[in-house]
Amino acid sequence: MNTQNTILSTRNLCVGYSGKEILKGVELQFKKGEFISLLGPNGAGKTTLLRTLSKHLKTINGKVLVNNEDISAMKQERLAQTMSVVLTEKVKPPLFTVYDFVAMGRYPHTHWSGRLEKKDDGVIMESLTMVHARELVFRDLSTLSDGERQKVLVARALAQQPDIILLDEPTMHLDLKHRMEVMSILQRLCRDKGICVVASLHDVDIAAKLSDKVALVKGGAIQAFGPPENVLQDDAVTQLYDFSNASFNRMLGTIEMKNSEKKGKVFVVGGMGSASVLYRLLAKKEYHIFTGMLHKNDIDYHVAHSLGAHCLVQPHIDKFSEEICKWAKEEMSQCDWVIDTGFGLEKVNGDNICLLKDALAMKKPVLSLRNGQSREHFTALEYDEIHFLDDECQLVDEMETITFKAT
Ligand SMILES: Nc1ncnc2c1ncn2[C@@H]1O[C@H](COP(=O)(O)OP(=O)(O)OP(=O)(O)O)[C@@H](O)[C@H]1O
Repeated sequence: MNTQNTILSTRNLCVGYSGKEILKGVELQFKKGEFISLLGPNGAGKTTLLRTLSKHLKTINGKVLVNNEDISAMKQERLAQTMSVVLTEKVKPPLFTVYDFVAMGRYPHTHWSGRLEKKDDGVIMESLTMVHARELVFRDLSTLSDGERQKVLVARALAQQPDIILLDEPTMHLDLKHRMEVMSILQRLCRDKGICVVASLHDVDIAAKLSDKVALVKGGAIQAFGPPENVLQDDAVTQLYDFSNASFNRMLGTIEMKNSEKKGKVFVVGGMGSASVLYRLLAKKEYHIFTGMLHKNDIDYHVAHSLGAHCLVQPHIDKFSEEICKWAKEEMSQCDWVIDTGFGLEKVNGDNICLLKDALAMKKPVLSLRNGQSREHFTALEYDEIHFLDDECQLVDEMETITFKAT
């Protein structure tokens, strides 16, 4: 095991309350400058682990080591010189200015009398600057918004000048803008200051994009630990959260929602990313989606597959095989609607144009998002048979209107 640069680690750690185990056999190693996310469902033990790593909670068994030193033998003040902690509780200290609150982070470094010196003032202001909150310095803490308060909490942690920051759900209560801002501030601290940041998070997609490593916490143990590129496989995430109506797609880095398929069967002829928005809309509106013919490296395939659509897919970028063309025609014949996404007319897609022509020959209702010159691929007769629409929303509205009129 390579322990170089390891700043925080655990050995056969068992954590819990009053002797009751919540997680056991925890073996983790965090290095300087790493961003680590703890992921897992509610109640899995992420907070309990963070509280144990920060010595707020006694271990049931095993060890927590900071710079190879067992923290059980360390005084809290000495530990605070290396590690700071930001917990979830909404702090409402009475009549504190932001400055006074951030200044509390200096306590492990100040004179025994608690008196602040000029250099402490410098660190406090630098900490506020690092989290883009310098202008809040004279504000009363109780008047801040959730996003502003979260940044000030991180500033207090920074004022401790730690090598490690532990955070429990740092993005809780934050809107998307502040969530991204706080996360990028934390990432900067790792990159620029070499701080090791360990945070419990609920946003898998953000964790996948920002973290150097993720730990999956579930079922009383760490299920996996390593770079998100290795650990966050489609099935691992789907199982971690016991998704029944959603699935994680590693390639897209997103979670796709699967819906019930109460409405009619739709065959989408797409490709090269032209169908992805439409698939999501059709799934949201509870249509039963069939799609093809796609190549396996097409983003449309990944979105459709994650949504649980039935995909006719070919592994190689090649002309589609006769067999797949035959299956596509058969499946299309079972569908109530056929949609042309307006996919590119490159040679490789020639078979998909043929498929649309087959749909017209079968007298299927064909709706198309194709515009401009590419419509010329249809004969005047075919052209008259197609409902051309400007965008995905209009197209699905049109389907709902036709269905309504028919019933
Ligand atoms: N003070 C406590 N005493 C006893 N049990 C506790 C205490 N705090 C939490 N627990 C229990 O420990 C388990 C793990 O809780 P923990 O808060 O660590 O989970 P978590 O992964 O952080 O969850 P969440 O994502 O919901 O915040 C839960 O079953 C919880 O009920």
